[in-house]
Amino acid sequence: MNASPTESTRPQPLGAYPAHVRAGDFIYLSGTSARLPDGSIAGTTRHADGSVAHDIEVQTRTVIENMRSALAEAGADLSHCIDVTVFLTDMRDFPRYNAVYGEYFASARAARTTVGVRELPKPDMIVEMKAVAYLPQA
Ligand SMILES: O=C(O)C/C=C/C(=O)C(=O)O
Repeated sequence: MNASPTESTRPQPLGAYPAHVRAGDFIYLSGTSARLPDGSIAGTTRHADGSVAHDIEVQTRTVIENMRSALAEAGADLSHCIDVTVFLTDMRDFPRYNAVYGEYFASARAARTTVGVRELPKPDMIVEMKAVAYLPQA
């Protein structure tokens, strides 16, 4: 698996919301995409003929690494996730997204819901996730 982006290299939120919020023993992660710090979206290839290709496996991996980075800022990691919601712009991507997801959440401790959506905040985003983690305060 790739190394997680650090706090300084992780993309900053697009609007007036934090990447994560702690409420008691719970940490809520905002919607997270495959956006990179330079504003581009991982897994996006622009061809000379003007066509654009999106790679669901690369985007899924980048989303989870961005989530992992946000969790680390809150002192948590993916194993603390108890509920993950996944938004796909094309449900035909489900098998390939699901395989990458399984690499990171092999123990399957977190509940998960995957929904199809018409679009996400940027045209090149094809997957976004939000999550709730449980980490009792020390
Ligand atoms: O952080 C991202 O790249 C995903 C963006 C999410 C939003 O802008 C939002 O849900 O409002």
